[in-house]
Amino acid sequence: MLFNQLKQQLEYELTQIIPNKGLIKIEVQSNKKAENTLFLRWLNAQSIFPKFYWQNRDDNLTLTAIGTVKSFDNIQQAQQFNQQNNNTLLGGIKFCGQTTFILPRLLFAKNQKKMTACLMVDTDHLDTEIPQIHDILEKFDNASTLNQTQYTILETTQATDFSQWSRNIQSAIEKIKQGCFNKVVLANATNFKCKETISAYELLALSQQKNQHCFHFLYQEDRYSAFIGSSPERLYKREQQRFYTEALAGTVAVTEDPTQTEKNGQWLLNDSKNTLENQYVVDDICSHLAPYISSVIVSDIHLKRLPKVQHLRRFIEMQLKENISDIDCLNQIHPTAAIAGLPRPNAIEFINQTENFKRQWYAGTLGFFNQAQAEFCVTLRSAQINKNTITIYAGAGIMQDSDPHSEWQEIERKALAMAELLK
Ligand SMILES: C=C(O[C@H]1C=CC=C(C(=O)O)[C@@H]1O)C(=O)O
Ligand SMILES: [Mg+2]
Repeated sequence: MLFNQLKQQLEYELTQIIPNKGLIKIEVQSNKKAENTLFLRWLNAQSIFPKFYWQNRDDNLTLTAIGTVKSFDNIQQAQQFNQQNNNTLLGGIKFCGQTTFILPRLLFAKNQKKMTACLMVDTDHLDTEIPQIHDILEKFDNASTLNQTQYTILETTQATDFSQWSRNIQSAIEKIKQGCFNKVVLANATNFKCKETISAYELLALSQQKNQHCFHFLYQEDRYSAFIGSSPERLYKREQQRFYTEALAGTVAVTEDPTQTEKNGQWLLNDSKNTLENQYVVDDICSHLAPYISSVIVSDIHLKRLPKVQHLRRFIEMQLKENISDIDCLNQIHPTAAIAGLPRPNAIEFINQTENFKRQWYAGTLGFFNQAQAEFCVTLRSAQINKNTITIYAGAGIMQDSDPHSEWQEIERKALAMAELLK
């Protein structure tokens, strides 16, 4: 079995360690094929925190990690460390800007060709390191089965009900008319209390099957809570100085009836409110990155179809100037007008004054970076799990001509990506 083979290789490498060489990376490889669910099953069986899972939308990279050797609560420090060591750092930024990056103790990186296991060891402190590494190796070939629990929902509560939502939309429209901003993204949080303890791993494995061509992510800091989601939106991907981002905004339903879905899509492509809602995201991204790039290409507008909704999307490809790093990219691009609004500061101020819940990791970003590459998704279609409760988040871009009913339907449909997994 895959994990057994890697374990043996790691155990051998550990016998070769020379003490007092600082932080070292032990890297072993396998070209055995592994399904993504195997990593979720593996992660579920581990007992070291934090646990991190991240799979990109093109499904050519899956990162699975446990433990931390170093953690950074600002991007500057993370970037500085990276310049000296060139390791892959995992993590991201909450909507509000709070940053967490980690150098994991153990990282599996699977791409189309191979799978790599990276174990970090501080050889200056082997007396404390070795017992911790043994704890990991002990459970290294464990992987649990993931069931499909039928959850019994005992109670459903929403942070914002429809009448409050309507008032919020009205006041957003007022502000737009007064010229405070052009667009603001407002969200809701729906909490389900279940009879059973909710398994983040089960739900995410199911979501991988149902919500295809999405980023799938899980971040678990302790035993009882986890943040999971399946997002269609890339914040950006960087390959050296080539930078790929996108404007994903503007939404209509995908229904059971393919003809209706097709009609909805055509309507969306031509609807002035939705195309402008999307254009504002392009404007926001391009203006924030303008000082950092030497060229930009914006693609035609097209549809990104998901099981419950379809969106308008424009790809944006840029060339970053020579010395521009992920600090600059993250600081400039997050939070885009697809999750905050335009202009950004005014929209954020309105969100903070208006929403009656904390977004936390919702509408943040999660991903990885190293010297050569980076990729981050926007943490939409996501949920925070705590024992037997799950809070599902969804938002919508509010424009001058927004209608509270259709924006409500839009967020309810977006929430289905996660909510349907409970059934
Ligand atoms: C804010 C969300 O979606 C964004 C991404 C795509 C379409 C959106 C929209 O049409 O409003 C939002 O900007 C969410 O899913 O919570
Ligand atoms: Mg919308």
